[in-house]
Amino acid sequence: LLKWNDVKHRRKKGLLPPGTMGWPLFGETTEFLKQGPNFMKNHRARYGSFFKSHLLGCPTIVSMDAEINRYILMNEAKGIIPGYPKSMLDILGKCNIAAVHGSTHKYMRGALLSLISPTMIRDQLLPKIDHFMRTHLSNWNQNVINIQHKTKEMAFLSSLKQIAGIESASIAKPFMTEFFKLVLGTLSLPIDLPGTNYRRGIQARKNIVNILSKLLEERRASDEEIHLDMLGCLMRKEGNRYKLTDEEIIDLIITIMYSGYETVSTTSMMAVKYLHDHPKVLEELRKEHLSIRERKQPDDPINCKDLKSMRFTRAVIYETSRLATIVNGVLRKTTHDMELNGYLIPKGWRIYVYTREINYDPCLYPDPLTFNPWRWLDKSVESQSHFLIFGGGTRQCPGKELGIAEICTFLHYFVTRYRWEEVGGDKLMKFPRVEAPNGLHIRVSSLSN
Ligand code: HEM
Repeated sequence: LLKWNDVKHRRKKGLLPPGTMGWPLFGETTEFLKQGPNFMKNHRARYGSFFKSHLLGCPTIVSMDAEINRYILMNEAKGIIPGYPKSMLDILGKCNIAAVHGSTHKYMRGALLSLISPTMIRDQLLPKIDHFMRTHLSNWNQNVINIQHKTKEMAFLSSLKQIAGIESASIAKPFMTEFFKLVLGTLSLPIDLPGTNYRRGIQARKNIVNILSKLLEERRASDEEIHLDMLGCLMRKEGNRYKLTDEEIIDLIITIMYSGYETVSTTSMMAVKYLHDHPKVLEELRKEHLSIRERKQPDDPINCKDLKSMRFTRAVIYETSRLATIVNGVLRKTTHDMELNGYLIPKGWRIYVYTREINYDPCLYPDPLTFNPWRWLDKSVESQSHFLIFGGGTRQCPGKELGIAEICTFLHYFVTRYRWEEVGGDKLMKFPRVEAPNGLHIRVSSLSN
C-alpha cells in the first residue's frame, strides 16, 4: 500500500523530485500535522530542500530553497498560480484575489491598491483606525481579558469600519458571527454535509453577501451620496479608474477582511505575549509611545508622522512575525507539466513555498530563537531578498503598510494606557497555526495607577 501512491505518481516523461508520497488518499498528512516543522526538517535532511510529498489531499512539492522560491513567486505568468484549497476558494468567492490570474488579477489588485494607498491611509483609514482603537481599548482596567479574543474582534471591527464607515456599527454584530463561521469554513475539508464547518462556511458566505448587497442597495437608494470609506470609493462612478460589478466589489471586500484578519490579530496577540515576557523590550517600546503622547493633547489622534516615528514598534512587529512565524509559507500550483529545478512537476501539483525555516536561520538572524527587535533597526534587514514575511513577487502582500498601521495604533493605546500580566496556564500552539486553543488571558491594570 505504501508503494501505491509512489507508483501512481511515477512518470515516464521526466524525473520527479525525491521524496515519498505516503498512504493512498492521506499521503503523509498525518505525519505532517503531528510532527509539524520537524516533518519538514527531517524530510529536508533526507531529500534536500526540494522534495515531493502528498499533503492535505494533494500531491505536493515542498520548496525550502531560497533561489527556487524566488523563481516560483516571480513566475506566475509561466503557470505557477496560487494553489489554495478548494474550501477556501469556494467560500471566498470566484472573484477573490487568489482565484484570479493574469489581467483580471492585475485589475482586482489595482482596485485594491487604490483603496489602501499611502494617501488613503493618511486621509481616510488611519483616522478611522485611531478612532476605533481608542474605543476598543477603553474599560480594560482591572479586568481579566482574553487577548486572543480581543485582537480577533479588533482586526475584524477595525477593517469593517474602514470598509463601511458609519454603517459598520449597525451591521457589525450579525456580520461578525457570520465572518467567524466563514473563516472556520475556509480551513476545513470541503465536505458538503449538514453540520460540517464547510457547509456552515458556505452558508456564512451567503449571509455576508446578503448583508453587503443590502448595504450597496441602500447606499444607491439614499441621497446622501459621498461616503468616505472603502465601499464609497468602490461605488464611486466619476473619476474611478476601476469599475467593478457588485459581485466583484463584494468578493474584494471579503478578500480584504479575510486577508487582514488572522495575520493582524495573531501578530498583535503574539506581540502582547512577547512584550510581557521581555520587559526591556516593553520599556523601550513604551518610551517611544509616551514620547509621541507627550507631543499631543489627549484627544489628538495618531497621524502618519507619528506612525513614521514608530521605528522601534515596527521592529517589534517584524520580530514578532519572524519568531512566531505567523505565516508558514504560501501555496502555488502548476497549470501544466513543467520543469523546475531540473525535475518534472506534473500539472495540477501543489507547490508549498515553505518559508518558516528562513526565520530561524542563524546566518540571517544571529541567535535566532531570541526575541530581539533591535536586529531590525538596521533597515537593510527588511529589504533583503530572503525577507518573505509578507510574501514576494507579483502577489506580495498589498496590505503590509495598512496591517502595520493597525498593529502600531493598537500597541500605542495598549502600552500607553495599561500594564498587564499573564494569568498563566494558557497553552499556545505554534503549528500549523499560531493560536491559544483556550484563549490567552491577561490581567490588565491602568498605567496611571
Ligand atoms: C501583519 C499582517 C499581514 C501579513 C503577515 C500578511 C502576509 C501576507 C502574505 C505572506 C501574502 C502572500 C500570499 C501569497 O503569495 O499567496 C499576503 C497576500 C495578501 N495580503 Fe497580506 N498580510 C498582512 C496583512 C494584510 C492586510 C491588513 C490586508 C488587507 C488589505 C492584506 C491583504 C492581502 C491580499 C489581498 C493578499 C493577496 C495579494 C495577491 O494575491 O495579489 N494583508 N499577505
